[in-house]
Order: sequence, then C-alpha cells, then structure tokens
Amino acid sequence: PWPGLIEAYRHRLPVCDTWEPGWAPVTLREGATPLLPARALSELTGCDVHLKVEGLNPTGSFKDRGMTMAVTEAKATGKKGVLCASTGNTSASAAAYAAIAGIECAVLVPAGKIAMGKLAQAVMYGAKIIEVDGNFDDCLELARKTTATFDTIALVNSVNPVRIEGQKTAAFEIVDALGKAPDVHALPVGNAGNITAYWRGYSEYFADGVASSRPRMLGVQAAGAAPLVNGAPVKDPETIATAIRIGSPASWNQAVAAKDESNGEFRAATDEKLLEAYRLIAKTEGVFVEPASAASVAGLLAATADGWIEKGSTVVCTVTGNGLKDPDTALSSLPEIARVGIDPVAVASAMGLT
Ligand SMILES: Cc1ncc(COP(=O)(O)O)c(/C=C/C(=O)C(=O)O)c1O
Repeated sequence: PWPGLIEAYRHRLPVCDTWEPGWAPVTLREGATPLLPARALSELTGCDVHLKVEGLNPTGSFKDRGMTMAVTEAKATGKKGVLCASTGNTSASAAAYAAIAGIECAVLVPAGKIAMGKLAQAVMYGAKIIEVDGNFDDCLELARKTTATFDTIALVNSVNPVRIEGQKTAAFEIVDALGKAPDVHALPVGNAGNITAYWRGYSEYFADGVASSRPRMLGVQAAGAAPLVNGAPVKDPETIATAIRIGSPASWNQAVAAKDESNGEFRAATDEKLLEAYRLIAKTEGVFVEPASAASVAGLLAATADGWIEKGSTVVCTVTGNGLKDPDTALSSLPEIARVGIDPVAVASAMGLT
C-alpha cells in the first residue's frame, strides 16, 4: 500500500538531520493522486492534456503534500502548536495533520472570505479559528510575527521551506507517470509556493537525469489578484476564487525564477473565464474542482488559442482543490430544478429523452 510521501520519497526529502531520534512521519497517506488523461480538453486544444487531480488528497487539496513535512518537523522538533495564515486549504490541511500529531493548531483566516467546506474542515479537525479583520496578506504578516515571538509555535505556511520540499513530490509523480516531463505545466498561482515547488521537483529530476527535459511553467492568476502578472503587489485583491485572493505572494522571487528559467509565463484569467473553465472541467472531464483550481485550465485554453502552447504539446494542468470545498459557488448558478409527479413520461421529458 502507498505509505505516504515521506516514506515514498524519503531519499529526496530533507528529513531527520535536526529531528529528534525516533521521529515518525505524520501522514494521512497523502500523494499518489491520479494523472488523468483529459480527453475533452485534448480534443478541444489539439494537445495531449492531463489533469493532476490534487483534490483527491486526504484533505482535498495539494496542501497535504507540504503539510505532512511541516507537521512532522514541528512534532519532531518539540513544537507545541502550529500556526498558519490561510485562504482556507492550508488551514484545513494544517488542522488535520496537527490533529493526528496531537499538537495544537490555530488558523488565521480573512474574515468572511473562506469557502464553507474549508471552514467546516478546520472546525471538525479541532483547530482554533481566528478571524482577522483584513485579507490573506494581513493574516500572513500576523502569523510571521506570532511565530517569531513564540518559538513553541511552528509557522506552517509555504514560507516554511519544508512545505515546498513536500509539494515538489507532485512533479516527481507526474514524470514517473508520464515517463517524461510535460512540454508545459499549468497551475494556479496565489502565494506562489506551489509553482516554486513544481519547478524544484522538475529541476531535481532533470539534474539527476530521470527526466531529459523540463516544462515551461504557466502560472495563472485571477485578473483581480494578479501581482505577478502586473509586476507589482495588488493592495486589495478581489476574485471569486477566494483561494488565490492574494495580493503579495510570499514566494515572489522564486516564482519569477521558475517562470524565467523555464521560459514560461504568468497569465491572468478573469473570474468569468475561471468560472467557464470551472464548469467545463466538471461537465466534460467529470472532475469537480474549486474555482481557483480551474485557473490552470483557463490558462491552457488561452495559451493554446493564442499559440503560446503549440498543437501536439503534452500539457499537465494541476487542479489544486476539490470542488466540494466551495458548494456556495457551485450552487450560485443553480440550474432550474424540474418538479414532477409520479410520472415516468415527465421524468424522461425532463431529460429530453422522450
Ligand atoms: C485550491 C488552491 N489552488 C491554488 C492555490 C495557490 O497555491 P500557491 O500559489 O502555492 O499559494 C491555493 C492556495 C491556497 C492558500 O494559499 C491557502 O490555503 O492559504 C489553493 O488553495
């Protein structure tokens, strides 16, 4: 059975040199997510498109890859609690891993801007929920100050390097599954930890000769929250994709390096384009992702339309979070619901199949 990421990639992860003897991985058997051939998107774009379905991790997002490392390290270095700022998925993941590690967890979330599913997770996993009257960037500043003052509390945001180390394993899995690196890798970018992690993973496999090439990285932001596209922080980021409603990415320089070194690019997608991709992925590929995750496919569609991605390219789109996280957005465009009596003809006609 799949042992979880620390065991599976132990020789490629920075474990145990500073950790207490006898430490054990804190794991929910994260990782080993499907790399799904996207038939409809492949046909639509003329490319060989695959979806890396990260919503199938234990807490429903890619954050689990980094959190197994960060919470294992926190426990193995005698920390009493973990703290994170979050737009939702980091907090859900930190709360779950802290729960099985038996240490305290507090999450700083922007008041009123967290998707219901994520809040439900943090509540049920037993985290201390702290609402901050501000945005994610304000939450992160408070988290950094708190953990700088109290050293018994570990900061588990992606500014913690072991988070990036855990998350780079997704690139390993993709090369292992494809037998090569893709020509292009598209993913949403918020705080920019994940694009940093993927580039590191592809670069390690390339340096070791496991892969003979590296992809061009296509980082996609919401148009109202696109500091890396604009080249300057966004003071009041706004997007329906609350997971990437971030104005000042903590991994800014590393994300720019990934884009430059890979001959890649950053693109912005309007909320309208994000929601179109959000619906398309569910209705044609059977994968329900949360709005921010659809940014990777919105980027794919735009970049194949304007030729930045050539036909016939092998493209992987990471869809980062499970659609169940954000039921409100899914139900905001509620289709008309048919009401029928006990009448089979009415049912068949509601299906347009009489
Ligand atoms: C579904 C989903 N898709 C993409 C991103 C962007 O990844 P990064 O560029 O590495 O930040 C996030 C990020 C979420 C948080 O930052 C948090 O949970 O605090 C996300 O939840």
